[in-house]
Amino acid sequence: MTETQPRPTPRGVTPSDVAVLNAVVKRFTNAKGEEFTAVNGLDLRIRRGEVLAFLGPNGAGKTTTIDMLLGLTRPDSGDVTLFGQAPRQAVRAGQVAAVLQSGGLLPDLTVEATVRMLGSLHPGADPETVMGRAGITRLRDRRVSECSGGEQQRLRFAVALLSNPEFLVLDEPTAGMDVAARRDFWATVREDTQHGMTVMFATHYMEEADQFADRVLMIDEGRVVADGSASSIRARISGRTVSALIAPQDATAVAASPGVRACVARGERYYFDCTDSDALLRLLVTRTSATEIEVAPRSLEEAFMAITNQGRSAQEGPR
Ligand SMILES: Nc1ncnc2c1ncn2[C@@H]1O[C@H](COP(=O)(O)OP(=O)(O)OP(=O)(O)O)[C@@H](O)[C@H]1O
Repeated sequence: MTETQPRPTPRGVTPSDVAVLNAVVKRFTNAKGEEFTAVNGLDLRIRRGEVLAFLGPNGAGKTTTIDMLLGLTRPDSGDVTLFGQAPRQAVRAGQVAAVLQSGGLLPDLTVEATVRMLGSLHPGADPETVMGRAGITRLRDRRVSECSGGEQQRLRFAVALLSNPEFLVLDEPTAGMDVAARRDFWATVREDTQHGMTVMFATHYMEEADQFADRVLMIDEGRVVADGSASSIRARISGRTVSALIAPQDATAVAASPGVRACVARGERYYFDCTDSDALLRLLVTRTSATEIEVAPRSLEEAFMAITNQGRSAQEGPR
């Protein structure tokens, strides 16, 4: 080992690792008393400075994984370390903070009182600055119960910034925010990541993952199904999508032609997933009355649908 290489701790965690999950399993019992596995042998290593998007269909195990990462629940087997120690220790030390989907706020306090009260728990916290960074200064006198869902998310974000954490974990942070609030939110996070903060965020908004993450982790049924940059995951599904305004009977004929793998209708527009977009374009132009034809590379959302179980239903077309 050279001097420049980080020295591994006895558990194989290096100083560049923010979080390490080894073969983590979490089981729950459903209402009928049957046991099922929500997180199924998950391995994950998050390195300093990464912005990791955490994607998966409903019930895939994202929140359960985040809860284990934050020490809110313990795995049935496997282990989790944050900054080389137990998650709760890292949370107590203020090294990690989270914006979770619900809870954590007292409805009768004002926004400012919430930030000041929780700020008093962290030496060096600067309530004014975090309110500014989270865009809630103008809401300072509003009671939490009177804030909208998106405003409450911004307040949770402000609270998470109070400890000046090295690692920020966000569970669907922009749920309920309007377009402008989401844009402002990500601008703030981007600024923080430029100063070296590590961020992991779970989201159902694929464009957020595409735009803001340098790594995308997809899980399904508690297992990792894809891990890499958004572009590398998009590249896993070849071909292009050709779409057009076209009569339903023409769409059915086109969907049955060679090289068309799937066809989905959204309103009047039909989307054809195909291996040869040139051949399909010729067919649409010469044999149908299709208009407003568009050719697009595959999106992260399409990759997500194809890679996760949701692909099965999404690929059903008019055939
Ligand atoms: N405390 C619990 N008791 C029983 N089942 C649970 C519990 N918490 C989660 N589950 C179940 O575990 C599975 C994974 O849930 P989890 O909340 O981690 O999924 P998720 O990926 O965050 O989903 P979503 O995108 O809908 O928020 C789901 O089937 C959920 O119903």
